[in-house]
Amino acid sequence: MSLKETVNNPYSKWLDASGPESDVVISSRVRLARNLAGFPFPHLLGHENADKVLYAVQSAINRQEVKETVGQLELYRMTELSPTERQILVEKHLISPDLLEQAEKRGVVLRADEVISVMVNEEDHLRIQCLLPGLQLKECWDMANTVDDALEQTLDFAFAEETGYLTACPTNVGTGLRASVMLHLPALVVTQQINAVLHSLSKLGLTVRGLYGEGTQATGNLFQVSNQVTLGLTEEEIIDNLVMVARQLANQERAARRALYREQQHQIEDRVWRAYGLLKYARTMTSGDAMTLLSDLRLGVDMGIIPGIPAGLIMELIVMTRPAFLNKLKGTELNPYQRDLCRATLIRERLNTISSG
Ligand SMILES: Nc1ncnc2c1ncn2[C@@H]1O[C@H](COP(=O)(O)OP(=O)(O)OP(=O)(O)O)[C@@H](O)[C@H]1O
Repeated sequence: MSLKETVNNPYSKWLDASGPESDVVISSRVRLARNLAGFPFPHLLGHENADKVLYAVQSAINRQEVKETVGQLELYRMTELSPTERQILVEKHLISPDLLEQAEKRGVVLRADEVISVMVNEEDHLRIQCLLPGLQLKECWDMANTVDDALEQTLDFAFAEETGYLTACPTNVGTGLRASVMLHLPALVVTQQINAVLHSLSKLGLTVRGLYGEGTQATGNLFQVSNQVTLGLTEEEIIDNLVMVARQLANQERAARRALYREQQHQIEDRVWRAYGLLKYARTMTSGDAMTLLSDLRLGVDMGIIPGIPAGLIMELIVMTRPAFLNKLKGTELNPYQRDLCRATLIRERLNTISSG
């Protein structure tokens, strides 16, 4: 997939609703923060040095050895992309919203399947990211580690014997690793257990964020859980801890779904079928309503209440109904009302191509 395909296609490997525990665990991500020795951290980096970092990354990914171990990687400077294309990369979770600022100093490396991406000159010089569907943190770690090793053959990463990898923010020092899982927890929300569950995670050194990471709210009952501590634990320990917690959260969510079905079968059936009806027939739809209804529909599909709808399609609809995707689809900057019309039409058309119920 070229960049053109990436920004035109709402499909991303991590959204295909496959992988272990995918009825609750939407996706797994591992990112490694790395910096080049001899350069100031990005927030102190002038234009000339920012360019040097981009060139260094470009020549590292051009090496034959990197192509052989990691695959073909392409570097795009943010200035090569239109504002809509940049926003689409955020909507596909390939870059963070922060990378949109100071575009002239920044870039992104992508592998065609979108499983691997590297943000250049965001908070750190490199943020190597691997994103897979379902609970596949170990696989993400292995892949991110391979990319890290391949790049380290030519890039001199800042490293201190006592602390480990040096990072712009002290909270990332050591391994520079953040592992995260995106969880769909509608039954824990409906049964009002969610606050207690999330509160207990902070005691385990984990942090909970919204759909687009740091500083964003949870919508559509999607919660991103990641490690807070990067120092004093090995990478494997961080991954193992989070895998264990993710499995436990998935079991709690499933228990809440079973209890809901046992105790409020008609209410829950009514809720998910109503969501399906609105998604299939409504003429306008805000993004907030779309997230809520698509979350309910996904719950109905995962609980086996609504047959015949691929879970991957629901995830694709979540991405393709975001503002930048709609603008891209229509080839113009839509106002909020036009977007609501366009969103409803798109969802209706996609759901009416499949039959259910
Ligand atoms: N498990 C996941 N599945 C899909 N997308 C994810 C997942 N975890 C993180 N992301 C996405 O990655 C981007 C960055 O997230 P976040 O800000 O939490 O991480 P970070 O940049 O590594 O953290 P920090 O800057 O605090 O060290 C966001 O767009 C977020 O939605």
